[in-house]
Amino acid sequence: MAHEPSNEQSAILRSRADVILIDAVAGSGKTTTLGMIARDACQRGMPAAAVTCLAFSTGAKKRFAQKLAEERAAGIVPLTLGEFAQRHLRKLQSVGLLDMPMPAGPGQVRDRLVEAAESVWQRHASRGMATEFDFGIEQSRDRIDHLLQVLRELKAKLLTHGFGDDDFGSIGQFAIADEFDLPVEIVEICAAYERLREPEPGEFAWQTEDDFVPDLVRLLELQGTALAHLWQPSLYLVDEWHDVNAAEFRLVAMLKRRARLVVVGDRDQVIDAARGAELRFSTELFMTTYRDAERLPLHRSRRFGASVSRAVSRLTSRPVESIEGLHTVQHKVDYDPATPMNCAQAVAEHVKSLHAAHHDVRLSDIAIVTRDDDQSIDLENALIDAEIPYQCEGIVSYLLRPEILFMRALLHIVGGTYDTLEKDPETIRAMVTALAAFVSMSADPRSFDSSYLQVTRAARNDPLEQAVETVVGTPSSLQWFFDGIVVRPQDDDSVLTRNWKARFSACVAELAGRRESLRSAADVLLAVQAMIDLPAAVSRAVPRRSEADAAMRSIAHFIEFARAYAHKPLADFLAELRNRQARLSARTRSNRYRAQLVLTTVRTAKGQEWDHVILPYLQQGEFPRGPDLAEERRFLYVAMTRAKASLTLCEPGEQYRQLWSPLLHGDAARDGSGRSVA
Ligand SMILES: Nc1ncnc2c1ncn2[C@@H]1O[C@H](COP(=O)(O)OP(=O)(O)OP(=O)(O)O)[C@@H](O)[C@H]1O
Repeated sequence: MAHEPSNEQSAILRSRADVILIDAVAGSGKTTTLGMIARDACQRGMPAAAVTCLAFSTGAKKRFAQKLAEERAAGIVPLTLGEFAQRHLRKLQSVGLLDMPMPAGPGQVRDRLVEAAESVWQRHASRGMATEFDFGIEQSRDRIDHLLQVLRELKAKLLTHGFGDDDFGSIGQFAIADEFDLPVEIVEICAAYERLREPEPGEFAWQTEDDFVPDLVRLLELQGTALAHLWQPSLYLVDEWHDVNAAEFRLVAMLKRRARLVVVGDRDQVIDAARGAELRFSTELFMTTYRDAERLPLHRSRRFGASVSRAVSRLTSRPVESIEGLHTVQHKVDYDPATPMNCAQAVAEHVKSLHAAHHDVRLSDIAIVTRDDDQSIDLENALIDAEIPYQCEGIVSYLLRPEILFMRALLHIVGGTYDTLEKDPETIRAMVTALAAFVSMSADPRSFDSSYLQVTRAARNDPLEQAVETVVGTPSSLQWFFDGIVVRPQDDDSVLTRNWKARFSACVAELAGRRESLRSAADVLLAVQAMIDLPAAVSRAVPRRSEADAAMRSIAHFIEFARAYAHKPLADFLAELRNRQARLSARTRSNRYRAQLVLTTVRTAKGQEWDHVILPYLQQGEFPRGPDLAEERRFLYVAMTRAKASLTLCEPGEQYRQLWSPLLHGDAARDGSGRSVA
């Protein structure tokens, strides 16, 4: 059903500006407005084929298609930027300006990355360059996948293939490594990969869907005349502009030519750094690229009421309003940050009270939104204790995170107890993989001590599969896997890998020897922490500093959780973990069609809404997490604006004022009393 445009929407529909940036707030009818513009253009005689509607993800594309249908803009099919670029690449192929590259699947890309890592390692070795970096990425699928993610981000953020150019000097690499918070060797591997992929300028040996946009930009930059072959619409409508990255920004600017361009975004929702989104593309860079652009607002939300509007206006220092008749209740939950689990337990109680107070509230109407996924451990435990069914969205349950599985594996080996792994192939697979990733396992099956193997023919060529099958068959062979494979020195180990293996081996041997005196899981974990430099060990498996920090925080929470069982033997703690995991997966299976509360992070919550939203851990060091307060403010804005009927903010009680979040209690967030009114 088409909507009657509001005053703000009417002003946008009346504008005849060549370029319009619609500066919107969350839930203000952004996509609907683009639908209205498309419909009006068609009613004025523009053919549907001359209107190009673009989005940055398949989810956003679907929502755009729905809104176009609702507004009766018939015959217009939105595309993602990637699909749009791919069509143009095909056109360039049809006119002979491009030899279409081979499409490459994840397996081929992984092989090529390993090849690139090998070439960088050889360069380092031949020049006698000292490096602490472990180049043996083929030993860990997790590390390869992590590299792929970094490669994707570099391509999205660097305007061109600059980092793949032959003349890409070491200074450039160091600058990029610094900017992206990465070891320089990773940048070198990505550059080597790109050189393999683009052996001659503009000729690509293979291509994945992440390459469509940057490759098209590259081709248009190399061959200016190619543009003349590409279809030129009369109107571009681009949704969720706050998600645009450097390569996409450049492509839209190149392809615009004489067409009108209308983009709509919410600059306070720029939080998608992983895909390369940056604030400047919605602000100064947009205005300098399109000097005559008109900026029009959509600042009345149709999702939340005035109380949230006021709070987010203070947070973002820009006017946010709500349409008449919307009400969002705000709750405050105080907790004691000095008492373990206190915040999580307060959240669980609040969920129960919401559920009990209104019988029309279903658990699936409630979401707990955390700043990051490592904050879920206590919350999951409190929800399990309170018997509240929940599902994790965009979060891996803490029991199955690699860093936690690594610690759990050490507990089994040191304690010499494996009963709780019986008949649990899923956990064993993840645990064996985590051990291999954290220590570095040889990829050569010949280095295995075959007397222990219990493997099928299918697994014989894959060392990890051999290990998984063997440990699934006999869980106590986890110790064999650790001693005989994971920490066993190999000829091709780097000095660094060899040292780490020796450290892990000595630590586990010593603690196993003290088994009788180390009674609880907390005793063992604290002893591991004292003997192994865990932050350094974690950064080997997870090179990006921010992710390594998150993994370390997970480990710290896990140790804290184990302390609650310090009076019980280690085996009881392992049984408790298994029990929790079983309850979680039984719930997930049986509740697939029943209401479950959603436990998620701000990143995943973006674009979604719930009746009741709970934000835990609003305190210094937790939210904000990083030093960039402007970015943290945007994270909080996205989190708060997901709520419809109620928004609950959980923060330390009055006696812990020094821990209050500066996002809620900074100068911009204060009323006359000095106490936030958020
Ligand atoms: N003029 C209007 N009259 C009545 N309802 C409207 C109008 N414009 C938009 N809406 C409704 O407001 C709601 C939000 O609209 P829409 O989904 O377009 O917002 P959005 O800003 O794209 O949301 P998000 O913040 O999730 O990206 C929808 O239910 C839509 O149908």
